[in-house]
Amino acid sequence: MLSSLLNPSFTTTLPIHSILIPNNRRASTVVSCTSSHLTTNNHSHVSSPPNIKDEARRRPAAENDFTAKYVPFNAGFDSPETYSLDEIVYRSRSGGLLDVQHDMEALGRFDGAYWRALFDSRVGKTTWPYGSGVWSKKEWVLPEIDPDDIVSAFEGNSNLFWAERFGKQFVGMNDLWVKHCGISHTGSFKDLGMTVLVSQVNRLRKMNRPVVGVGCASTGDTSAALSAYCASAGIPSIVFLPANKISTAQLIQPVSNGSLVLSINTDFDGCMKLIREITAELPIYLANSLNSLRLEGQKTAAIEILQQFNWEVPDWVIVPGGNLGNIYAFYKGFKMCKELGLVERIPRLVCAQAANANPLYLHYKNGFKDFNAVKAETTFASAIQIGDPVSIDRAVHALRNTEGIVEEATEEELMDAMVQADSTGMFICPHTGVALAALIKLRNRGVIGAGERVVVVSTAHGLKFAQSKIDYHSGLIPGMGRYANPLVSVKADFGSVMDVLKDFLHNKSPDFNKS
Ligand SMILES: Cc1ncc(COP(=O)(O)O)c(C=O)c1O
Ligand SMILES: N[C@@H](CCOP(=O)(O)O)C(=O)O
Repeated sequence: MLSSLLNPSFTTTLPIHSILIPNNRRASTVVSCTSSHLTTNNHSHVSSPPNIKDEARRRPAAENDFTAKYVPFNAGFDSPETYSLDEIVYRSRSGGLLDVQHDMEALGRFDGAYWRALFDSRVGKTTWPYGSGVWSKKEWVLPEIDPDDIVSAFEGNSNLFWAERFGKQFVGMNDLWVKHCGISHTGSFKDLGMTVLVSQVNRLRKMNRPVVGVGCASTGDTSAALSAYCASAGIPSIVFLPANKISTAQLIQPVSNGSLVLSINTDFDGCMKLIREITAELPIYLANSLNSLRLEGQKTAAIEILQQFNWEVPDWVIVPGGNLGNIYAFYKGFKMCKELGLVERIPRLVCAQAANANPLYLHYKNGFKDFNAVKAETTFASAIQIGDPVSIDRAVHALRNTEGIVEEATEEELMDAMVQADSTGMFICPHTGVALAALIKLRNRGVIGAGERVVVVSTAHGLKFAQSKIDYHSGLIPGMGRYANPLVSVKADFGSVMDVLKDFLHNKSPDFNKS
């Protein structure tokens, strides 16, 4: 194929050992070259094999003219207001959101088959940086960044799990899938966006731009991702957390990764307001999804879903929503695939919210007239306890353009759905419980058909939320526990253990003779 010959990025499919290594690189003194400086490491006559970044440096640079820039959200391709991605800017002149706009004409010079084959060729490799599920789509993410500046944990490429038993048993479906974005480096989908944002910060710092540290407000997952990626690149990070509102497992992540952790006596919305004010004053780069760079990484989960279905399009994708960047990121990923000819249509989107923190749901019910923020109440889905989402306009846009739906779940519904899913072999977080509860409701109302293909996006690892599961199964949550599986305490003697086991076996198989 001529186009693939013209685009040198296909050379990434070459196995590492097949790349010619010039003799002068085999000296005992290893010289590594980065875009900003040369470093010399004297490793007493040990000839280090080239690492994956060295290999990337030796690859001929791709000769393409892919570019991206910031434009006001929803601006056309002829927007007079644009910003380079190397500028530090989060809002448009009118105070609105920004979006990263790609040069679709340049990307469109290659057809859908080309992009499908290119992306497929990079899966399952360790080639820098394409071994990452995000950077395997680099041309669509940050086309101009030097691979040397990328900070990646080879995130993405998460499991798309066929929820066979949950589907059959609880919603009468055969084609239900769970995209496990939470089985990831820091245990949530935030890694997908954070690799992009921290890579760009790395680049800005090498360009001597005024970025001393990176900061975010967080309900626990953004902070974990920010701290890990910053620690990996040696960049200072600062996280604003609402005091006593995030899980222990989430809290210990930025502490361990060396962030400055501020525990603030307010809720997430209060922390968000503060970080916006602080980042306007100090050379601290804002890492929340208000910063549209994050969504460039998160959108790759949508592309990955299509790829995992061999570029067949599911009917529905259900995403739990809080600050509402992710629902837009999914829309953007699907839309780019359609516009560039990888697929012919895009799925319908459902945004699922906890009833205790449901500003988007109320807005949807009101026909998207006059948005009102709410005071978000405590919810077991603590990472989406957000009443004033920064990406409200992005979410509405995504839903309007996909015949989208917003559904909500009460505390009991979301916890029951989580526990039911766990009982079929998953171990999901309460936010994924919100999405599954929404699915159950939409199935019960007949909105989603039994034969349709549905993907539920699982956003965090269940281990981050173990305490809520313990409380549920121990009967410690008033009014809840329909599906609890409590511990059985038993005396340490043969007879007592036998009695318990005989009861258990009899209940499982009434033919089993208890005596
Ligand atoms: C685990 C989890 N699920 C869902 C969400 C919602 O994502 P978004 O804020 O992009 O709507 C968040 C964060 O807000 C989260 O941490
Ligand atoms: N759930 C998020 C809330 C902030 O969302 P963001 O995507 O705007 O960073 C978190 O974990 O902090």
